Amino acid sequence: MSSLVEARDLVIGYETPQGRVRALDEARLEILPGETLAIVGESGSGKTTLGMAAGKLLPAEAICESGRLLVDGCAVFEAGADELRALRRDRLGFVFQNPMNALDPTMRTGRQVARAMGGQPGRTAISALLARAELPDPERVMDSFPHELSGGMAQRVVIAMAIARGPRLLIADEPTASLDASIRDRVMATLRRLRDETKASLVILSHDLRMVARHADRIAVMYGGRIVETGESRRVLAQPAHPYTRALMAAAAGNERPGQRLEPIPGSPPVLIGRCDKCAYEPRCGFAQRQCAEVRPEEREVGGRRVVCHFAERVLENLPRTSGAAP
Ligand SMILES: Nc1ncnc2c1ncn2[C@@H]1O[C@H](COP(=O)(O)OP(=O)(O)OP(=O)(O)O)[C@@H](O)[C@H]1O
Repeated sequence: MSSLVEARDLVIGYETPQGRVRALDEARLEILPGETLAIVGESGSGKTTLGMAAGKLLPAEAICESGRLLVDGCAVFEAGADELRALRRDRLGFVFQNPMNALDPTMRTGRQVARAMGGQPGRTAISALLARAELPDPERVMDSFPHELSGGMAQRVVIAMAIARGPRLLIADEPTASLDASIRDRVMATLRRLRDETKASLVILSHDLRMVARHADRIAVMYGGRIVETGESRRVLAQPAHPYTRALMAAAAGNERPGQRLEPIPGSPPVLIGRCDKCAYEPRCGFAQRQCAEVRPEEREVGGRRVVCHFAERVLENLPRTSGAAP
């Protein structure tokens, strides 16, 4: 099946007074039509940069240094303004962490939804769209201002706006992080149902490994601006092949047994100023050997998934480091 999205060795940096921070370090990823893919990683791993790059919705200080990003046939960083506008309007839908930031507080929601739909939709069409996002009493919601809605209802309005034009790709950046825990699963279930209905691909950017495990077909684990492990969720989570995926799982709330404490990942993620010439995870890795500090690992196929680790076979077999360990 040909991919809907293809990132090929994508390098994106941000100009800062300290130098150019490398947010994506030759990131490679494919997203298939109709799949739900979760991109997970700690804060700073590059998830948002990759997600927003799909619509070239990056801040002015962002620079695409090299590589290519193809979204539904559009080369995002080479496209002209009209092509980009059409891509964002007709083929992409975004759902952000905080729905209140996505909605205009001064405008009734019905008018905002109408704008997202385009043309001049009548009340019946607006109400029907809100009902598809499982909003109870859509007529009342249409006439409300955003501050009159609960967080969960506001997020459903944002979801309705995101699917208004039948996008090919829905990108949801921590879509449930700002919501009450009791409704997170229901909002995720709505997103998935709409993905099924619209046949769009759904990309969930998240720190929450447990949440994505329940909802994603495939998982892509990011570290230091690279996708370090990608494969079927069930396979990756049952037996990770990258030490970072293992550490993320150990740190995921809910994986602990009664009486057992969660293990935070020791150390902190890198802030890269140039290309990383070694394994970016090496300083924090319990499997690291000398090679990891000297040679940049390339992506390869191990145990039915793609992984960026010199010692993925050992990780799969759970063999810790040997005498050749990095000092
Ligand atoms: N506008 C910016 N200016 C400078 N550096 C930035 C900017 N945005 C992101 N970065 C840096 O780029 C790297 C990747 O950030 P990004 O936000 O893509 O990661 P993330 O995984 O989405 O993190 P989070 O979960 O916190 O959003 C980080 O080192 C971050 O500090």
